[in-house]
Amino acid sequence: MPSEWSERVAAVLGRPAAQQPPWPDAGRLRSVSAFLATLPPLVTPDEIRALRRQTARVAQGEAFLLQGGDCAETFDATREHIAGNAATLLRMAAVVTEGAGLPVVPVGRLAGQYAKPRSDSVDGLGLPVYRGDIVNAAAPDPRQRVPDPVRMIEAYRTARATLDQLRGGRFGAVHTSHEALLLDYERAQLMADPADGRLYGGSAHFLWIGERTRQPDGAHVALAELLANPVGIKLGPGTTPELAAEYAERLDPHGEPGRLTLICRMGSDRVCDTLPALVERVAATGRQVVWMCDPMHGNTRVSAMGYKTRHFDDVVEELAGFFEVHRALGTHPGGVHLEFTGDRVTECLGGPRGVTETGLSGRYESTCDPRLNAEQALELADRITTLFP
Ligand SMILES: O=C[C@H](O)[C@H](O)COP(=O)(O)O
Ligand SMILES: C=C(OP(=O)(O)O)C(=O)O
Ligand SMILES: [Mn+2]
Repeated sequence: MPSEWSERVAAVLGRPAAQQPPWPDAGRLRSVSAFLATLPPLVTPDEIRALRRQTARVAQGEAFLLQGGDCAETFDATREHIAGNAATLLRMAAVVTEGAGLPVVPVGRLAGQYAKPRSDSVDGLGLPVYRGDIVNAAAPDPRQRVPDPVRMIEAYRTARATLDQLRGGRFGAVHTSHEALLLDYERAQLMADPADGRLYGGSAHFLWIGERTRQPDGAHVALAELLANPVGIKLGPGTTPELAAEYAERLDPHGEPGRLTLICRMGSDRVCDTLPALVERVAATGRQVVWMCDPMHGNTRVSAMGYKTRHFDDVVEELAGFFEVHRALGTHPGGVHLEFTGDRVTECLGGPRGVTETGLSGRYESTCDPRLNAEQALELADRITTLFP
């Protein structure tokens, strides 16, 4: 990377960064990071620019962005699991295209969604919390919960294998995305493109900043400012209109339609109260952002048996509120961000077969948040089509 970029990257990564693992061995981290930086980026600037052209169309109201997949991808994901998730995404996209009469841009939470931000640093057993396979193991064993930077190399290889599978199959157009959480991993894959002189995140086509790492003076927002990828930022119910406008101005400084996606995850009971002021304030900046609804993360609760879950009806209700707000304001409901899998899991309540509280234990496999199963996801795609004006 040209030294001008290296200096700017070093400066932003010197800022405070939330949710980074307490790596126990600095020497091991240095050698892993040096090795990772020798590996070729996973995606190319041409692919990223192709997606940017599509997100521009979404921001202009001509297309719909459908983003989703596992909450946490794992290193032991099978070929069938990856194919099932990609196929579910594309089937949902087909349903929405057909029903809403709008082209759909599918983007997978795939080939990199290995790092998780957590509410607490210890889990219910008193162990260091699981932070995603890229950091430590989910198994409840104190030794396996120690963060190990070598896992970043395994993450890279797993992402590479996942991409090879997607590119080799009939999923050629599935663009990839993940939360740009683990800065040591993201930094190693940055690439400057001599063709346009811009800096790209090479770990995925689309990167987003999570609700827990969007501190305005923090490293995550500052890194995203440097990138030419389409970027997203999650906005929870505590977001003020002024802060949303600040994100729009900083992350889309040149007013490029579709450069920024605002991924709102308010909760079904708050979306109608909180979203309108954000949409109006961001519109007043003159920016053409993609407004996206994540109806999952504001609707998480714990079942009587202790399972983290979400009810299908709450997901539908938040989506309905999101569409209603945009209808009332005359703005484009640009997309939906979901956690789902093609597997027949029982992690979310309700849906076509009415998963019950007692049914959750049947096949609860997520290592982090509850996902819609394929049936629930396709039913949701159908419901989405009814929400378009
Ligand atoms: O997807 C992410 C989860 O919502 C996030 O990791 C927080 O989960 P936790 O409250 O179980 O830590
Ligand atoms: C952690 C996530 O979301 P949020 O940052 O919105 O909580 C996620 O998308 O898995
Ligand atoms: Mn999640």
